[in-house]
Amino acid sequence: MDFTEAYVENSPEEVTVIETPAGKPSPLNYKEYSAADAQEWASMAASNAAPATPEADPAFSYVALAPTDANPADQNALEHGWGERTAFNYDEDGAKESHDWASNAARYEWKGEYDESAIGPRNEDLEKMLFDSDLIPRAGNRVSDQTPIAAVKEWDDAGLHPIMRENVRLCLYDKPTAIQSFALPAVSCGKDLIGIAHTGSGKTGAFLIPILSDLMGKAKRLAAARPNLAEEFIPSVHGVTAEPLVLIVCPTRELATQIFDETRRLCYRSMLRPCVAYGGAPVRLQREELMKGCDILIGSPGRIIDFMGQPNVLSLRRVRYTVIDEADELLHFDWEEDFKKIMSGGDMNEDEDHRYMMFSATFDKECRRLARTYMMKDYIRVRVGRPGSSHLMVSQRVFEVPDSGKKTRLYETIMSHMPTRTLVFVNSKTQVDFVDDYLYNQGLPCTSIHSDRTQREREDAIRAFRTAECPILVATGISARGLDIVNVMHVINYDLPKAHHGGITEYIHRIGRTARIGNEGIATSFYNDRDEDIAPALVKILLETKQDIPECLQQFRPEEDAVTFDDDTDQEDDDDDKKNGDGDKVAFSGDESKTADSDDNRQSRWTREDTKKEEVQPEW
Ligand SMILES: Nc1ncnc2c1ncn2[C@@H]1O[C@H](COP(=O)(O)OP(=O)(O)OP(=O)(O)O)[C@@H](O)[C@H]1O
Repeated sequence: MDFTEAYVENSPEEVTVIETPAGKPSPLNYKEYSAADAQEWASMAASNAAPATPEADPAFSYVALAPTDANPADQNALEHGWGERTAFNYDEDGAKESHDWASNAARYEWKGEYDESAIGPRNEDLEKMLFDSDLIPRAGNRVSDQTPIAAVKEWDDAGLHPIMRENVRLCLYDKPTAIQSFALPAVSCGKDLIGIAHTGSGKTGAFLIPILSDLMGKAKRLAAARPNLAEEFIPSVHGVTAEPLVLIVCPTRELATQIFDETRRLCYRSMLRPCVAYGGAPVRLQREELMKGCDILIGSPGRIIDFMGQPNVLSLRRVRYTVIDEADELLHFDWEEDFKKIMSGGDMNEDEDHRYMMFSATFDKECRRLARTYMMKDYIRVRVGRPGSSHLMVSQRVFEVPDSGKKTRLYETIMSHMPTRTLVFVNSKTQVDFVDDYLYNQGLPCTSIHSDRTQREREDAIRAFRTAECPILVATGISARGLDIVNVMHVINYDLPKAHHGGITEYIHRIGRTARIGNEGIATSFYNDRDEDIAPALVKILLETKQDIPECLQQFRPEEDAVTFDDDTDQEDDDDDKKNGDGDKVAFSGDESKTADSDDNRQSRWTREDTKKEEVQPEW
């Protein structure tokens, strides 16, 4: 098919012509549409207007030169600017030999002959691969409005190791975000930490940057001996037991590989060697990477536990930092056993020099209570905004749609927006397949992901969505947490999460896939009376963020719109501390940070002695 030019009409006076190479619109084109029109979409969404159709609203009209041999559905999709569909043959494609597993991605390899006191030499090819891609999310222009911060305001004031300072620059991170500005000094003062901040606010950097920076000067002294990878590596001859200094645990495979990617960037030109361990991908390849030496291990619980149980593969005796990302999810009883095994199992370092950190955007009271049982008594809690609040940059709109009308409404909703990365959430795996098939048959370039897919299919789906080969991804809640993909402008809750299955917490994480790091985005939800269980909580979130309440939700409005949240205060936690006679605080302040303090409930970690530590004042 030949598809050479597309035209976007922004207004009757202004017509932007976007050149597209023969084939489908490139990711760059998608980016151009979204950046220019996000604001208009947002204000349209804020008014809770019914989705505009191209005919009804000239601001959204979009014309593309469509191929003549397309079937009517394809023709329609192409005319609206969506690229061609890509068929995935699960049998054939799944049987292909070669596959770029995320765990084998290139990372900076320190060579024995490098001067240990210096920064490793540049590797321009790797640098290009790690830092120079349109597919890396970049901060939107609203980021500074959203993050008025105290604490460490500039990277130059953060006391970063020169390699880390340079890597932060290469990542194009101009300034620390709010959570980073507080986490940096918190980590340096050597305490355990709970960090709570909105989705897409840079929590990964908030733990990676200070931890890796701290280790960069000490890698030689702290890290285990490892083979010189400048020479031939034969696993059975040169392989070593992996003895990471940092262990990062997260609930999903996709999140593990994503954190691994950010770690590869931030470890560039340093001695620190990251590895990732996650289920579904070949054990042998991951084990061989570990045998080359591993300073930072990122993984999902199952595979980490597997490796812990294998002889001479993984030892946790050197671990200095354990980070639990999406901690409230991993503290949930579904994960309890795995979580305990990791936290207390094997030969885990239980000395005083081992810091524990937990991060999430949502942290209800029960989770906070549980989290404290793993923390030292003088841990620090940094909170940016209310735990579980949704991001103000997401324009949320809710439409009443009966189950029988959802399919058609989904198609109309997608077609009424300019082509951009769109994430559609449904509640079951069979529904994912059904909605994916339906959209595909409507000529739309979509793909899908759920937990019954093989890991290869899951990685392919995420890759196709990330590169915008398939800019529409249909998913279950498995993709609700952590996924950080450039320019996801629209999240559609085809099904709202059920109160007993993720509930409003999952809603917050789902809509947080858009409007990340100072960008804007839209969340559209289909509601009907089967969703009444989540309605009161949903209304509170809409009121809190000053969104319109549609007719179907009016009955759930609290009296005088008074919005209170069970877990929006740390007062009770502080009261517990007082009862226990504790309460040393390290207070942080910042416009968005209502409280951030250190407290404890006098409980020790699983197998650690709880020893009184000296209060260390942060240096800033
Ligand atoms: N200081 C910074 N300046 C600009 N961009 C940043 C900065 N720190 C992180 N980012 C980018 O912001 C994006 C979101 O970060 P991250 O995924 O860590 O968010 P998060 O708070 O963990 O979100 P979630 O709660 O959804 O997991 C990433 O693409 C990351 O590269």
